[in-house]
Amino acid sequence: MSTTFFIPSVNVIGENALSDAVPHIQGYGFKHGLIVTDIFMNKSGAAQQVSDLLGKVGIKTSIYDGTNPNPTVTNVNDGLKILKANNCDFVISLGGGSPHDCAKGIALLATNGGEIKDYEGLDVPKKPQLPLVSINTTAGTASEITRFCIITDEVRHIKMAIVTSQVTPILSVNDPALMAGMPAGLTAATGMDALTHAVEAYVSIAASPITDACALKAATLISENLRTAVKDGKNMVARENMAYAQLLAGMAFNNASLGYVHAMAHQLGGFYGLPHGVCNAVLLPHVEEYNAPKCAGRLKDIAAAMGVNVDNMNDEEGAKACIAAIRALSKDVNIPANLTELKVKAEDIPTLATNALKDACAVTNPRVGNQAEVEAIFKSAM
Ligand SMILES: NC(=O)c1ccc[n+]([C@@H]2O[C@H](COP(=O)([O-])OP(=O)(O)OC[C@H]3O[C@@H](n4cnc5c(N)ncnc54)[C@H](O)[C@@H]3O)[C@@H](O)[C@H]2O)c1
Ligand SMILES: CCCCCCO
Ligand SMILES: [Fe+2]
Ligand SMILES: [Zn+2]
Repeated sequence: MSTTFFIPSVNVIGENALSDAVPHIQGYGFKHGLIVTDIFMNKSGAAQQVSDLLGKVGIKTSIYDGTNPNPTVTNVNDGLKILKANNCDFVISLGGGSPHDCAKGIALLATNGGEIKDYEGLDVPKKPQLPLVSINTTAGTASEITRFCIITDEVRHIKMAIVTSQVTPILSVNDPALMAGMPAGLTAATGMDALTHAVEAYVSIAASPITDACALKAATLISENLRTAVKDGKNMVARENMAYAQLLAGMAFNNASLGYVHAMAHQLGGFYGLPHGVCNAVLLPHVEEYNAPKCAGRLKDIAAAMGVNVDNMNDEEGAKACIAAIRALSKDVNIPANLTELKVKAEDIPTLATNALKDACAVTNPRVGNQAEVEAIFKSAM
């Protein structure tokens, strides 16, 4: 059976990436872009910086800065109104995963019409979205390169996964200068999200030699650079390596998908509005302990990529060493220790587990669980 490898055709990464991306954007010939961002990125002046750079090459811009963390159906509808009122011919997302996903929803409705919930699931939209340029500022969800769009239905309190190559941006920008201002907690949470992407993609039943290469390199770069990026946000070598790491992890999961960590984390995000990366980080060791009987050798490879000497270990020992390395990194970057600290309520676990088993990410988990087993994993993380 063949595999397909999805990524944007142009991806500008590293020092000066933002200014180096402008000629690419100019080359598309767009006239008026909608910048989709959030209030912090607008108030920090980043949105104006992008607007000025594009203005200098004759591209007009309008701004929608109402994106919530865990973007909602309302965010998408509000942004679409501004896009239509200004007759925009392309979209620019500026921020972390939330503005990227909100922008994908807006760009998708601009060409396909209807409501965003019409597109929940796999490969539903018939037409490509309005062209999207994604400028990334966290490291990271890698939403700036993926074919996934996660929108919270604030009425049903669930996160909808819209999975289609029609939402893949045409160009992604990862400039570490835009990430240097991330506070330590955000650096840690987004960095652990990226590690989760690498681990889940590597143990996924849909892994390929291409996604494996991306996942292992991502795990190495994260274990070598995340502690430094958290401790010293102005260390631009660490910031640049984390930008590459999260992108590599994104390339891996964009094509091998994910597993129970994300399926379960999405429920915590939809139910409690908890930050995505923190939910993943707390759940990751518990899910991999559950998965280990099915993928011990794969977890041993991750341990080696994270710098553990596994030469004299068998697969089970290697898997244990991998989980220990993940726990140590999580602790070193001050991720909360458990779900109780995140105020998750034990009485909600049955509903969370039922919905997690329905999440698109659950399909590629290496071990197939049932309601009781997923409830037990949630309980072990409390
Ligand atoms: N589509 C995908 O492939 C995909 C993958 C993983 C996660 N996600 C989604 O991404 C969202 C989480 O995104 P995120 O973790 O990047 O955070 P985010 O986009 O929700 O941002 C969190 C906070 O950090 C701030 N921020 C962003 N960049 C900053 C910077 N450089 N300096 C200072 N503050 C900054 C934002 O303003 C916001 O207040 C979730 O909704 C999750 O579901 C999507
Ligand atoms: C089905 C894959 C969804 C990926 C979103 C990661 O938060
Ligand atoms: Fe996710
Ligand atoms: Zn994620």
